[in-house]
Order: sequence, then C-alpha cells, then structure tokens
Amino acid sequence: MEVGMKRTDYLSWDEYFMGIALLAGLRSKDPGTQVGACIVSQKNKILSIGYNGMPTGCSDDEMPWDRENENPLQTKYMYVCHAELNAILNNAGASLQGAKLYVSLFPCNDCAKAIIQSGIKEVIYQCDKYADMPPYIASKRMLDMAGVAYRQLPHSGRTVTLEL
Ligand SMILES: Nc1ccn([C@H]2C[C@H](O)[C@@H](COP(=O)(O)O)O2)c(=O)n1
Ligand SMILES: [Zn+2]
Repeated sequence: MEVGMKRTDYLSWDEYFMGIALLAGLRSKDPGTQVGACIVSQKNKILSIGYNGMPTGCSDDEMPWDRENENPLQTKYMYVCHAELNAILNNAGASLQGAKLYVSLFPCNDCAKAIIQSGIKEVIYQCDKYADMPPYIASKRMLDMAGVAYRQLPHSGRTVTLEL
C-alpha cells in the first residue's frame, strides 16, 4: 500500500503561538499599539490568551485612547490593561508554573512582575520597540534576576492570510 507524504509547510510551534498572539492583538481597540499574548504549557497546550484593552466594565468608548494630554487622567496609560497581564488573569485556574508566554511586544516592568510571580519561565517576543525606555530596562533586569528566559522570535518571512 502506498503511503502519502505529510505536509511540509505546516506552522512551527513558535509560528503557531506567535500567530495566535498576533491574532489576539487584532481585538485591541488601542489606535496606537495593538498587543497580543498567548500562554502555553510546557507540553504546548494553550492555557490563556489576552490583548491590551480597558478593564472589564470600563467602556472602550468613554475611556481616553490618547498618548498625550496635559491632564494625565486623559491618557490611556492610566487605565489600559496590558496584553500579558490580561493573559495571566484570563487563565482559567491552571497553574502557570513553567509556562511560556508568547507576546507581540516585549513586556513592561509591571507585566514582568506578574510574569515572574505567576511562575512563567520563558517569554518569546516579536518586537522590542521600547527597549531603551526605563520600564523595559527594568523589566529585563527583573526577568534576568528571577531566571525567566526571553528570546526574540525573528520574522520567518512567512505571511499568513486568513479569509474571514
Ligand atoms: N508589552 C506591552 C507593551 C504595551 N502594551 C500596551 C499598552 C498600550 O495599550 C499600548 C502601548 O501604546 P503606545 O504607547 O505604543 O501608544 O500597548 C501591552 O499590552 N504590552
Ligand atoms: Zn505591561
């Protein structure tokens, strides 16, 4: 009996989970930067997903989305919940000990604290556009000290088109 060959152009695990993080980011209402995160167990099972957005019950239409305003209360930074924190909090009770976090943008210092405390052991990120800013320098300092590994997933050059 002849045996068919398996597909060879399937997504790698890294491409699959980063793809899911990027897709989650498309749910974000932030006009500036859309971030998505996907938490995965050591056995490559998806544990949780999140994207950056206003806290539950805080209307996307009433909260500000501006980066700058003379009144800091009128900027998004006071309110928006980051993708990584949402993914950690959205997790339906499973332990995150030893888990991996795929995220489209390197985590800030606040998210780094939550990552460390939740037991996540590896961060895989795509973009690090704020690397020179103190929250991101502090983030790396904490992740290094706490033994949380991080690595950038370079663009593979592949484009995935979804027809919805
Ligand atoms: N690792 C990160 C970094 C940022 N965010 C969120 C926070 C804001 O909604 C947006 C950044 O806005 P920008 O200053 O670029 O206009 O991204 C996140 O969820 N995770
Ligand atoms: Zn953050």
